Amino acid sequence: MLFGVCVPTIHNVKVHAEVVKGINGLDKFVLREARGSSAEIYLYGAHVTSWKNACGEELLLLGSKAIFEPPKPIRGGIPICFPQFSNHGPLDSHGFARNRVWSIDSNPPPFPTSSASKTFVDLILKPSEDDLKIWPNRFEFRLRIALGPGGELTMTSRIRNTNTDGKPFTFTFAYHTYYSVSNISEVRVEGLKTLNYLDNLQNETRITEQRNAITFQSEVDRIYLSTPTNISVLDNGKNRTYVIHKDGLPDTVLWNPWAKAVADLGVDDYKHMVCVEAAAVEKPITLNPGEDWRGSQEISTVPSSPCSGLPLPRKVLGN
Ligand SMILES: O=P(O)(O)OC[C@H]1O[C@H](O)[C@H](O)[C@@H](O)[C@@H]1O
Repeated sequence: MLFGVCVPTIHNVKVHAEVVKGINGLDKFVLREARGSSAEIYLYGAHVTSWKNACGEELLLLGSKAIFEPPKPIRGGIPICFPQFSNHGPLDSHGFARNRVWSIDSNPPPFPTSSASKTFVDLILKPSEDDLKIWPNRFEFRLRIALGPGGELTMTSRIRNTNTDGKPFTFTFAYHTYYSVSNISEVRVEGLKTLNYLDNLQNETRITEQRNAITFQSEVDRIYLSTPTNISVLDNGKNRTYVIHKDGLPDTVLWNPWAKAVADLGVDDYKHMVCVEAAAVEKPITLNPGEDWRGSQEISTVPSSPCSGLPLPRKVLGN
């Protein structure tokens, strides 16, 4: 019986990447992979607001009250935290990359490794004169967002110090990914046992994790340090596992605000989200002029359970 079995269908072998108008007329990119997975990326913030599997199921949580009104950051999806994670510095929370309009990078330097994905977008952020007043460093931040044949979403950041005054700069960083989950009480995060973490709810007290898997019964806000390259987020309610593979990003932030009021989250949103953030926080990155840094995350799902079973109608895909 095929009911409930997700059988991705190749609707169209063409690669899809198009710019369309999103909410409030903001430009967004839509990436579509031939088997049906898709992603949406706003140029505002280089913000991934949607990532769907081949069955059209949304894998990210967007705040139910999210607003798309610059200069406010978009709540949910995948905000980019740069050049400052959270309040680890003098800037507003998470720095300014998430509330700047990025540009399409029409001539990115070649990637050292060959990517299987042909469905991607290259974006770039450079500081404005106003940005230089609050963070006096010139940089080029290149971001490639790619959708692979298995629906995996890869984000690769390449940041270069382009200061002409000979000065190094230092930054912290995170891919602040809001995963959509059936219910937070059904979620286990694996891969963090025996690691130290800084507990933001206890003034960044350093604690050693004892549990095999992290579960959630109340607010959690922690920075796990020197974490492995692979972290798993198991959602027993959906029989879905998110697999996070990261590179150049030693730390992993776990956040669920529980019932605490958070801007642009609905009162029940916390039940359906968990933030697991590939990050560089404890040891800030320092770049000398001309130096590059690279940090990436690839996120995918293990289809441990069938999804809808029916190929998506073309009108939903827009093909
Ligand atoms: O409200 P935001 O600035 O988007 O930050 C949302 C959250 O981001 C991270 O996960 C931090 O660890 C949290 O302390 C913070 O509350």
